[in-house]
Amino acid sequence: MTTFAWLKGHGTENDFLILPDPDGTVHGDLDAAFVAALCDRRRGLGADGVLRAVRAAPGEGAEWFMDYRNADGTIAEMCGNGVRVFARYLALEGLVDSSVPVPVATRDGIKVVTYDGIAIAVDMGVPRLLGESKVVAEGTARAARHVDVGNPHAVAFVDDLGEAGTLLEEPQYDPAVYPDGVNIEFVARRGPRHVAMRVHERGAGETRSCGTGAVAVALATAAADGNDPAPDEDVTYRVDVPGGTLHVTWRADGHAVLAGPAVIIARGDLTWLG
Ligand SMILES: N[C@@H](CCC[C@H](N)C(=O)O)C(=O)O
Repeated sequence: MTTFAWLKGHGTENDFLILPDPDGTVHGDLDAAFVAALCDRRRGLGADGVLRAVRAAPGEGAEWFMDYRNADGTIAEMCGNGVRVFARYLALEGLVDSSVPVPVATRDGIKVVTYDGIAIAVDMGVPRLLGESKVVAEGTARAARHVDVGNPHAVAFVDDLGEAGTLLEEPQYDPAVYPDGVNIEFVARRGPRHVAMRVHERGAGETRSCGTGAVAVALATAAADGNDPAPDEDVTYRVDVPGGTLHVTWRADGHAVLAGPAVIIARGDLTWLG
């Protein structure tokens, strides 16, 4: 039986359990089965993923490392909402000076977050627009744009988000294009530089929001709007997700900045009996 500190937070209802582990002595190498049990919404606490907060190694360029795990226990390179919730945790605990931009180490390198009231923006670096492949949902195959946001995405345009179906099953994709699996977004246009999306996340199923997914969707839409490979000036897309609204700015220097609310809703000590 072990007792450890935990917090729960979300960014547009993409929800995470935060496990403080500054020196790596509390959780060490997180066991995938333990993460999956914690994240399970019936036999555990429930979350789309876990953010283990551990001090970064010297010379990494940041004081804190976000050790991100999907709900099924798998490791992913990056999580856009996760890093924003992680940043909220760091500020809440007084572990960083939130009046200035803060670098956070991730498996996809350093991401710099900026605080603005309830919103937190993160410079996601330079995502890559790649080729076209196909995804199949509800028996219908659709063209999907391959976007690399540090993690893999396939973005399919639909007229109506209902066309994605229940998303209880993972849509089919080409494993030759995505040998490590893929996050799949369905996107519908809502107006100029305004879209809505649903996502089936690798390792988590359908979630209420996905930050890297919003970036992928904004870039695929911008490309479809003729702003490929990079806009002449900054362009901002509003991306509605089931859990709220995110904004993605594709800067003229190729960087994508993801912004939206990020909150911590609970904290405590947990005695895990499972
Ligand atoms: N919800 C995240 C993405 C989490 C990782 C993803 N499921 C993967 O396996 O790549 C986000 O906000 O970006």
